[in-house]
Amino acid sequence: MQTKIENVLNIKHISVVFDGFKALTDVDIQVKRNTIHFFIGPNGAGKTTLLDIICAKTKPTSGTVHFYPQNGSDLRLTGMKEYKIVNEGIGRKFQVPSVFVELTVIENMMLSLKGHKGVWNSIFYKLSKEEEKQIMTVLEKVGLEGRRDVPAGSLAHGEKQWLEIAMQLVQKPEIIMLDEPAAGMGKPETFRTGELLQEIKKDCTVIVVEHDMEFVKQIADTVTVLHEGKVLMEGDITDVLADQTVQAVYLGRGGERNAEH
Ligand SMILES: Nc1ncnc2c1ncn2[C@@H]1O[C@H](COP(=O)(O)OP(=O)(O)OP(=O)(O)O)[C@@H](O)[C@H]1O
Repeated sequence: MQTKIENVLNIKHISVVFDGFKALTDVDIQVKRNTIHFFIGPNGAGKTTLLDIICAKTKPTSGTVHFYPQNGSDLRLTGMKEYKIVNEGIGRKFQVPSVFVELTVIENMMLSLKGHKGVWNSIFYKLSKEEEKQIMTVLEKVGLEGRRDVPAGSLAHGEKQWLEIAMQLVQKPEIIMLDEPAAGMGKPETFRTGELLQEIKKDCTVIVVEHDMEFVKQIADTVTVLHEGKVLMEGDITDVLADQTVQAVYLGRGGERNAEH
């Protein structure tokens, strides 16, 4: 029971084989509630495949993933439909931006809040005071409250990423998964994103796939290093940076962008 309270996600013996190619082999990872947990590793290590397994975009060849929401239940995600997993409180932001550029910031937020109703219903739908407050609270959190009526297409790259994070948050997830949120950002924006995720983890668990080691160093609680589909090591960032094998297969090969050796 203790395990369930501490852990929000239990990834057990996950293997994925694509046409004979082993993308993941016997992966065991436990993610603790209200932490920022990174999956790092060289290209092709299996990081994105692991996110795909959690949200059921990909079915594992073997193994299970269990989610322990705050209400105390034990949900087996493996075999569940993707939309059901989203409804249960697991959101994901993909690397490719998915905001509607012609719509304003607040319209994008409305769409996310009302998602299943479709674009036009959402746009013409009149927000209740409560819903508007909910959206504005999240926009304030990501620093976009002053940009609510500008088209999302006119936002700077970093602001677009923050809007996408906000679009996840407005659905009140218990876990959000982010695929390279700092990609293409300069140092100040990356740092600001780190501060934002630290704020977010107070209410939600954050899982991040990232190559930018400065960003990982800034905010990681736990780091899992994947290599050729297997967990190479797991620990805090200091242990990971000091590990000889991690140095040899990843950090020392320049697989990341900003690591200091
Ligand atoms: N649908 C698929 N069919 C066949 N092979 C796949 C499929 N999806 C991923 N792979 C392969 O599985 C391996 C792991 O890919 P994955 O995208 O998970 O790696 P990654 O660690 O996220 O890499 P990157 O840092 O480049 O994004 C790669 O060799 C990839 O080519």
